[in-house]
Amino acid sequence: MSDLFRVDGLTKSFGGLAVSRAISLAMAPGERLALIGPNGAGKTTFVNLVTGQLRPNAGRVVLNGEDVTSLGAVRRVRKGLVRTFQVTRLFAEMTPREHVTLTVLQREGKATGIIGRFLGNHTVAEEVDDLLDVLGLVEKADRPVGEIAYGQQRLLEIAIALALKPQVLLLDEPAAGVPSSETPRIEQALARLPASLAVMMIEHDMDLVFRFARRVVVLAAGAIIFQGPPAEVAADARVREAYLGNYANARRVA
Ligand SMILES: Nc1ncnc2c1ncn2[C@@H]1O[C@H](COP(=O)(O)OP(=O)(O)OP(=O)(O)O)[C@@H](O)[C@H]1O
Repeated sequence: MSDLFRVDGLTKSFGGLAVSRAISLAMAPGERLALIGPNGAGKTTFVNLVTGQLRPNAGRVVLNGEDVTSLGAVRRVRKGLVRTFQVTRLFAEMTPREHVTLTVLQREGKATGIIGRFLGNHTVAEEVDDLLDVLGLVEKADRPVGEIAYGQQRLLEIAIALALKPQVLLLDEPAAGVPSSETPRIEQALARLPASLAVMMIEHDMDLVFRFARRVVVLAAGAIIFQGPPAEVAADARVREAYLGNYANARRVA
């Protein structure tokens, strides 16, 4: 299987603190990968390095065989490397349909000043409907975002990310801050993501991680300490010590 996306020796320090220690990782089209690790392990820093919010001290980011390390975040998005953030960045007064429509128009390079014309544009409207449907947001499509549940706001962020037509999608804690009553909705939506999309999810909810991912990568103190299928990761002594101890014990007792 050829790599869609790869990082080689990605390294970053903040002053004397080494936060990313020569991380190397590859993803194939359609992969479902979870990046886990304790608080401060360097997961968000890794995503920032991959997507161009941060520059590495050393190492490369390669997408479709092209070295994109010197490109800024916006150009990486145009090439298909897209992320969501831990905290939502939505406009409370705007509806989900407006958010997604604006994103599609932006992607297509249409001027927002003539948005009214394009809101009636059949192709754009159909694409927006499809995206809202994949994320289970059809019923709330025309409500102001400030009035919909937080879990649905998180799903809208994923819809916006998908509207950018990613090849690789990085989800930074999609269930963070979401009440447990709403996490099944997130799980259902994640199960409906396009099959060819490579998805990397950072998440602390281990039930969600183990159901979603086919491969789990464990980061501790800026380095990968283990990677493998969920069942093997949960059984690994180093991982239990670094991160999963409480989860594994809780499962044994349950
Ligand atoms: N801009 C920065 N300047 C200095 N230190 C930073 C900066 N960003 C992150 N750090 C430090 O780098 C380390 C890794 O942080 P990071 O946010 O990447 O971890 P994380 O694994 O995503 O943690 P969490 O699960 O809590 O979100 C932490 O010690 C953090 O304090």
